[in-house]
Amino acid sequence: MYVEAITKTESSYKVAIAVDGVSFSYRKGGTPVIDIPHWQLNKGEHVFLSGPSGSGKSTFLNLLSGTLTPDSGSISLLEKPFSSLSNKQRDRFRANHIGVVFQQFNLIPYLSVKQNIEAAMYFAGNPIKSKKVDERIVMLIEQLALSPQVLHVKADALSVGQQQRIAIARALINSPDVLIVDEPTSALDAKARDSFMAILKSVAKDSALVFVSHDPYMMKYFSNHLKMRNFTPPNNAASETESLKMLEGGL
Ligand SMILES: Nc1ncnc2c1ncn2[C@@H]1O[C@H](COP(=O)(O)OP(=O)(O)OP(=O)(O)O)[C@@H](O)[C@H]1O
Repeated sequence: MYVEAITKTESSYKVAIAVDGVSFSYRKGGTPVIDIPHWQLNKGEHVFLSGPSGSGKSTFLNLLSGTLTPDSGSISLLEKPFSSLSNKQRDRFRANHIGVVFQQFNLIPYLSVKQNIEAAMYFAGNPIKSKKVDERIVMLIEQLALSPQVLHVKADALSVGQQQRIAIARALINSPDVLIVDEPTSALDAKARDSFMAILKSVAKDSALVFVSHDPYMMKYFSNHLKMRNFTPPNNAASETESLKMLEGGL
């Protein structure tokens, strides 16, 4: 593992994410935005999630991270159903086991890079003030091809590429079992996208990774593709979400 695991207790699970019979709509009784009979992602697997605008990608990510609750069905992470956890337990579980890199990175602008990373540790209930922790943060920063000097820079003084890497560092600092990365490469040129992906795939190699993008160029990095479609009621009772298991190297 790239950094020492901190508070891990769920080491024996095989299925990182399981979605069963999940339906969700924003309006009670409205057309579901999400309707998925079954989908799962195993430990360490990486999936490319795509679909047209409005097809429900962000909604799906919010369901996976437990910030939205399905109208029906169940979502389990590390073989633990969200419904078995209280709100407080779910928040702690999310902080410890799920890392999220948001489209806009969501760094706290007036804090330094180090403080941004420490905040993620704090919310997961992990100790932050120790030499060991400092060493771990430096190691992660170096793995992301950044100089440790960047740790003392305020987040709002970073370039877009730096913000992106810091957002990844923050998402990875608690050694998450599940990493969700939402549209991270839209601001980058092709060369920068390649170098970003090489780094991401390497640092996230032990996590289940859900990578959301509109960019077909990024598909080549994934052998597993989940494609969301717009819901078309009323006759199509079949799943509107199609999981395409692509052959390794076949893209
Ligand atoms: N808070 C909300 N309240 C009501 N409807 C919403 C809300 N958020 C999203 N929607 C609707 O749900 C559908 C799916 O939206 P979602 O943002 O999940 O799609 P998306 O695939 O992520 O789109 P994009 O690629 O444009 O970001 C859309 O029709 C959207 O208008």
